[in-house]
Amino acid sequence: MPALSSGPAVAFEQVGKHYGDAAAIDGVSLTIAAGTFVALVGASGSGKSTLLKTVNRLVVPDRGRVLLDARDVADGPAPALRRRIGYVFQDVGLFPHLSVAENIALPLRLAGTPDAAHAMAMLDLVELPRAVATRMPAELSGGQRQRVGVARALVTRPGLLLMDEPFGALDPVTRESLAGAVKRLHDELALTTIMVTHDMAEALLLATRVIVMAAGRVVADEPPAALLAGAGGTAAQALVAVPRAQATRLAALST
Ligand SMILES: Nc1ncnc2c1ncn2[C@@H]1O[C@H](COP(=O)(O)OP(=O)(O)OP(=O)(O)O)[C@@H](O)[C@H]1O
Repeated sequence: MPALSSGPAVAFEQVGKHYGDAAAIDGVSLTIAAGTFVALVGASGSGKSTLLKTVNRLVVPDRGRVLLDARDVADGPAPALRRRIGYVFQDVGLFPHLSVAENIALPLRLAGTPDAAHAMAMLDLVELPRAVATRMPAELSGGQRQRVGVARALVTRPGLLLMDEPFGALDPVTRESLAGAVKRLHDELALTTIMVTHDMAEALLLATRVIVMAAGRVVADEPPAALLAGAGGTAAQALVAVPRAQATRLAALST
């Protein structure tokens, strides 16, 4: 399928967010070029999800701003912004009383531009058989539900895809297959993609740029090859050490 969209550049300018006295995000500045696949990694509570949600305005920063192609996300109505942004999260949030086809078509209906044929074509894009269109979400496996979530996120042809632990609840084989599908979609649709993950191996394998957060700040920002070569400092290397140690142990088992 030809590229439907071309993702925007994303810029965070001194973005901060406090909850009470605690800084969830503490002055983050980043520029992400159009078409980049970024992984956001870091310990639990380091601010990854909060930072991601400032992009689609699920979180409003108390200082700084977020720009898509130099336009402040705070300008204009949130629904219009969100139509330009696909959002996939761990518990994908399909409506249980709507069929697969109705779930995928919903964002188009809400936008006042229903297009059932396009919604059906999204099933092909995420490699689901069209026969699942009439099923209810409860009649799908977790991996299939997550694919429907990706289809729904992309049905309005957004240029930007935000993913928050999208494969977190899946078994490793399904996880690997869905991650491959998302990477392919990122390339084919020329998306800009920002993915929050706990899994450094996944970040290294999928992303072209890995951003490491700690205590609300960016502490490393490197391509995977540089991280594997030892760049990024202590926090980043502690995360890289985990898959590396696993690979070493597995290699030792086969000798
Ligand atoms: N709505 C909220 N109200 C109060 N505190 C919050 C809220 N959302 C996040 N926080 C706090 O902000 C900090 C950052 O949270 P965030 O969810 O962004 O971290 P994370 O890195 O995504 O964590 P995890 O990997 O566990 O999902 C944490 O200390 C969290 O408790």
